[in-house]
Amino acid sequence: MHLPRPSAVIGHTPAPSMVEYEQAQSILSALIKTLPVPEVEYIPVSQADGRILARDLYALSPRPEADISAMDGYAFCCADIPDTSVHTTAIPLRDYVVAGDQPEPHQKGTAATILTGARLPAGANCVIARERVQISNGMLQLTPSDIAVGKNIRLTGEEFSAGALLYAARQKLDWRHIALLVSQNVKQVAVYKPCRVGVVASGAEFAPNAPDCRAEINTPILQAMLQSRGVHVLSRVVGSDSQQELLEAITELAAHSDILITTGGISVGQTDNVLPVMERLGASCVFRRVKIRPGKPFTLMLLGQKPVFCLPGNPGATAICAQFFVLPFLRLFMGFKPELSASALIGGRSNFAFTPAPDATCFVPVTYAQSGKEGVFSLVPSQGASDILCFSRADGILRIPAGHNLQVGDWCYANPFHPV
Ligand SMILES: Nc1nc2c(c(=O)[nH]1)N[C@H]1C(S)=C(S)[C@@H](COP(=O)(O)OP(=O)(O)OC[C@H]3O[C@@H](n4cnc5c(N)ncnc54)[C@H](O)[C@@H]3O)O[C@H]1N2
Ligand code: MOO
Repeated sequence: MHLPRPSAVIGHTPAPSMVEYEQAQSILSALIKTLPVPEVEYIPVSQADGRILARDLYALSPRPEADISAMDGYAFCCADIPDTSVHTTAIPLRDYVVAGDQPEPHQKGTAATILTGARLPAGANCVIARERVQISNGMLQLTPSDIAVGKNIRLTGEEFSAGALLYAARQKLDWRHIALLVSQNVKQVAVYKPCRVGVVASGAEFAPNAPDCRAEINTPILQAMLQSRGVHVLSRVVGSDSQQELLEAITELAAHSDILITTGGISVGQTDNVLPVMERLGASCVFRRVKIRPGKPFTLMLLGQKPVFCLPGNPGATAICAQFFVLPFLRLFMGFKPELSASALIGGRSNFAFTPAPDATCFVPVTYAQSGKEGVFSLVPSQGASDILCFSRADGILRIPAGHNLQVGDWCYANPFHPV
């Protein structure tokens, strides 16, 4: 059996209160289209790594900018050599050209010493490498095999011409694109403003003076995941079970965020305050819980137009929901090409069997190793949604759709923690 290659979007259907994994993804994809386009800002090219280009970029000048020597050697004009059938022709060396010079035009019947990267004297059309020829008494000794129009010359615009499309808007910029921008003497580049995400964790166990004080793990998890992707994160930890304090924290962050994430307090306990607080704020529920394990209580709300991802408090559930829902959503919201997310999946054969719950898509941490020509996934043991050790032992997460019994040897795809 082969697990289907994950596809992010299925047809949109009205949101029931509890949705399947695929429905949740479909609803999120549709939601992105209703959100305002991110604002654009101009930043120095030196700071553009990791940012998303907001405009198509066209070449301002050709590359190379002129005919350039590809070798340290001697430049001459083939037509100056009287008869290529004779054994050797000697022509005098006259000029000396280095990169950065604006050379005099070629003078008929002479050669110029030229260095790699130097502009060719106008009229010269051949460069012979220094080690292939002899110089005697200031004369360059050329044999017929040395003479060929265009030899060792990088022609103007042979890489690209002025006006060529270098790359299109929504390209994520890295050193490759920065090289091109700099080659064009571009100093400022139009990129989308980073997305601002507000993260609120809550629970009386996070008060420093709580009788049974616990470490608050989820905002650091989310901060690390989001900040490494160029998102601006603003976070608050409400160390109480007070609805009023939670309401104030959410209200404050909502004023400075494009997207909100709450973590904890979204299940059905007496102190699970997120839903009542969001309702008091006038938010509407897009879906209430998803048929996934872990992460079932994950609820999506809208505060005005602002998406609010209400993630379950168990750290494992928060991490999975962030990886499979929040990050893909943010990637698209920030302007990334959708294909890139899909291509980051790794394929391999499972060396374990797994029977998911009949009605829930399951997420299991796995290691990935090469065996012969194929990758092999092995299960990383985990006790449940509050586990965190399993993530540091795993290379990625396998998504097993509800009803797919995974057998040893099945081909499947995982979301890697580190893109391969
Ligand atoms: N009667 C039911 N109980 C539970 C259900 C259910 O359907 N019926 N669902 C379970 C599932 S599934 C999950 S997941 C949890 C999620 O509950 P909450 O989102 O309300 O989370 P809390 O109750 O606030 O906390 C649960 C657990 O996680 C710890 N936690 C919470 N936030 C953080 C944080 N920021 N850093 C570290 N740890 C955190 C918290 O201390 C609790 O131990 O509900 C099940 N219950
Ligand atoms: O999200 Mo829960 O049990 O799946 O922790």
